[in-house]
Parts: sequence; C-alpha cells; structure tokens
Amino acid sequence: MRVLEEDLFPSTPGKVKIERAGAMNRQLHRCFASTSTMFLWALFLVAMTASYLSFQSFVDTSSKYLAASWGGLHWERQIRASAAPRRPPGSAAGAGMSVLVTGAAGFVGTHCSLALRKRGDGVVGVDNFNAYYDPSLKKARRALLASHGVFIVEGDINDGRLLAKLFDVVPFTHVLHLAAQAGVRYAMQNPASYVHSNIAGLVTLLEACKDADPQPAIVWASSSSVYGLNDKVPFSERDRTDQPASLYAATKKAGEEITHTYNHIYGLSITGLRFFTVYGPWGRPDMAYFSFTRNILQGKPITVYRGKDRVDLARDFTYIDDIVKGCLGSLDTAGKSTGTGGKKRGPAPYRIFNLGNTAPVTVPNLVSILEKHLRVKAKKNVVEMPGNGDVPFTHANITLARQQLGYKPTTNLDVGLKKFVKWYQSYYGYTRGSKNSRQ
Ligand SMILES: O=C(O)[C@H]1O[C@H](OP(=O)(O)OP(=O)(O)OC[C@H]2O[C@@H](n3ccc(=O)[nH]c3=O)[C@H](O)[C@@H]2O)[C@H](O)[C@@H](O)[C@H]1O
Repeated sequence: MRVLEEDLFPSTPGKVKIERAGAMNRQLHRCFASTSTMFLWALFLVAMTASYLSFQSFVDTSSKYLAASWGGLHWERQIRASAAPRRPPGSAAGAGMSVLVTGAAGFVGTHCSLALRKRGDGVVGVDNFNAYYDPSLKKARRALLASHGVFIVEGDINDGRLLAKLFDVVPFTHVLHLAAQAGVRYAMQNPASYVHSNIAGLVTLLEACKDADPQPAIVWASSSSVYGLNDKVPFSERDRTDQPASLYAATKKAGEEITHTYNHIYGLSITGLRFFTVYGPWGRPDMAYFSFTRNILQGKPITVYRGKDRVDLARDFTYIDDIVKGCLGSLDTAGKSTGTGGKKRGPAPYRIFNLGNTAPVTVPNLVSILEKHLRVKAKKNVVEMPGNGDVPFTHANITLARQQLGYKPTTNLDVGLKKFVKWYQSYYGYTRGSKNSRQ
C-alpha cells in the first residue's frame, strides 16, 4: 500500500516515476509519451478552463443586465415620457411640474400620482413592491397608473445609483416622498424594516435630492403618531412630539429632524405632512378598517381593542381624497430649494402640517358603520389594548394647513367607508348577498 501511494504521489515534486508505475502509469505513459506532449496537454486544459470561466462570467453579467429592472435607452424614454407635464400651453396653473413619487404603488402614492397626472403634471414612480402586504394589490395599482401613462420604476429608495440616474434623466421639480415602512404594531415584529426604509432610505433620498441640479422641493409623509403620548387635544403642530409610543413613530419623528438638517445645511425645501389614519378605496390591507371588512365578509371574528378603564379608542380617520388635496396643495405652495452643487445659497422653506379630519370616531363606531354598509353583523372580541405601540386617540388641529394650503376635509367617515366598501366588494368580486370572492 505504501509502495502504491509513493508510486502515484511521488515524494519529489516535478518528477514522474514512469518506470516503477503500475498499469495506470503505463497508460499515462502511452498518452503522455514525452514531457513536451504533456506540456501541450496542460496548456490546452488551461486554455479550455480560462475560456469556460470567461464565458460563464459573460453569461452572468448579461443575465444580471437583462434581469435589472432599470436602465437602458428604452427605460430612459419611458421615464422621460412619464415625467413630461401635459398641461395645455398658457394654462392658468402654469407649465406643470415633474414629480418623482416614491412609494407610488402604495395607497396614498397611487391616489396622488393619479391626481397629479389627471391635472397634467408629469409623474414618475419608484416602488420596491415589498411583501409587507399582498404585492398583487400593489401590482394592480401599478396597472391602474400605467393605464393613465404613469410609469413606476421597480427599485428601492436605498439604491443611490438608481436615484442619481433618475435625476440624471429628468430634472424633477418636486419629490413626493411616500415610500415608508408603515404600520404601528408591526414595528415590534420587524424593527429593522423601519430603520431600512424610514431612516436609511430617507437619508439616501435626501442625498440624491441635495446632489440634484436643480434641487427639487420635497413633500413627504410624516405621521400623526409623532404626537405619541401627547394628551393635549386637538394635536397642534406646536405640541410636543418627543414621546413616541412606537418605533414607527420614532422613525417618523427622526425623519422630521433629518429633513430639517438637509433644509438647514443644503437648502432643500421641505414640507412634512402628519397624516391621520388615512383610509379609502385601494387602501392598505393591514389597517383596521380594511382587515375588519375582510373578516366580517368572511364570517371571521375581529379583535377590537379597548383602552384603560374600558374607554374606547378613537382615531381622526381621514379620507384619501382629502389627503390627496393636502398633498397637491403642499406641492403647489412649496417654495424652491436654494442649493446648487450640494451647497446652500440661501434659506429654504421648512414646513410641517397636520392633515386630519378634525372629527375623531371611536373604533366600535367604525365597526358599526362597516356593519351598516356591509349588511353583515361583526363577530367582535373586545380586548384590552396590548402594549404594542398604539395610542388611545388622535385628533388633528388643521388650522395651519387650512391657512397655508387651503386644506379643507369634506368627507366624513360614513361617506368615506361607503365608498371604500363599494370598491372592496367590486375589487374582490363580491356581489350583493354573495359570499363568493377572489380573496
Ligand atoms: O395616523 C398615522 O400616522 C398612522 O395611521 C395608521 O395607524 P393606526 O391609527 O393605528 O390605524 P389602524 O392600524 O387602522 O388602527 C386604527 C384603530 O383600530 C384599532 N385596532 C387595530 C387593529 C385591530 O385588530 N383592532 C383594533 O381595535 C387600533 O388600536 C386603532 O385604534 C397607519 O396604520 C399607520 O401606518 C400610520 O400612518
């Protein structure tokens, strides 16, 4: 055995002991009759391996390029076409804006993109189509926008190269930043996703905006949740916001501070909008009004949280069309950013507005309204509110938004939920009195 090992693996490197080799070595000897033939064979093998590896790397690179969801001449043409304003010449509303809408396949993003497009502004969307809730709903919203000529790039706001490319292709006048990790209670399950989107993503976006030439004006979604444990009602923009009750709220509050920094150093025009529990057609399935509707129609129980001392929770539920008017009003009144080449040339506006309905409704009342429109009784489990980041109530003071944006909500919860239920039943294929659906 020892002999065989020594024969096959000679102890002296570079020497092949042909004489003492067994049958296998004699075979090898016939093949490699001389050292020069062996050298040629080795060269041939090396060449073959090298060509194989370079072919593989070509295939890899090309497939990456083909799989990339952005880039290329055709893509740039789509971006430019979608970003081009189409207001009639001499229109009273001016030449029109080119707006980059982040989170365009989201609930508020879709409605705002559509409203901007319908009045003749150019819109390009960005959305990462993540699976926080059913991505097929996001794709359906994308299809709706595409039918109105709005193109959505599939990409993440953390992708600085993508954002730089977009600003390279289009000199956006405004950014409507709505991409975020939403949801108050989910922050306990997946805290990192809030840091990824609401902090890191925000900074990447602001970096791209500050580097853009011209710099766009930025309008972005903060949240009523920044009021946290504030108990002074109604909530005014001047009230304290340093007691967040959830990580979601904390990241939105951090966003307000971060945007202030970019306003201060780089002259970016910033408007932060504190949305109050927005609801309506094409809404978010993770929100209470939406999941209650689904469960009620499917005959499943719903969990209704109740505050301390059996006090009902309440929210200043705000209808999507009112929020859209607030967003467009903010874009229309946003002053220009003042920086160029990443340097501030003068002070730029920094604004924060509440966008609420100023008419809080309790959660049990919300359920009663849904029961009325659905014509089905809910199976309710009333439980004490778990310590999961929820706050007992919200109530917006909207004086500032009314004065500066002309914001005036007009849809109450009864009317708004009626419209939502109509959309829900049509989207999920419910016909009156039938339990069949595509859910
Ligand atoms: O204004 C905001 O900035 C936030 O609004 C929204 O948060 P919330 O106001 O918490 O809405 P939502 O989840 O619909 O719960 C509504 C009520 O139902 C209660 N609720 C909820 C779930 C449940 O199973 N049972 C229940 O009673 C619950 O306790 C609460 O009292 C957005 O989701 C959030 O992303 C952010 O935008």
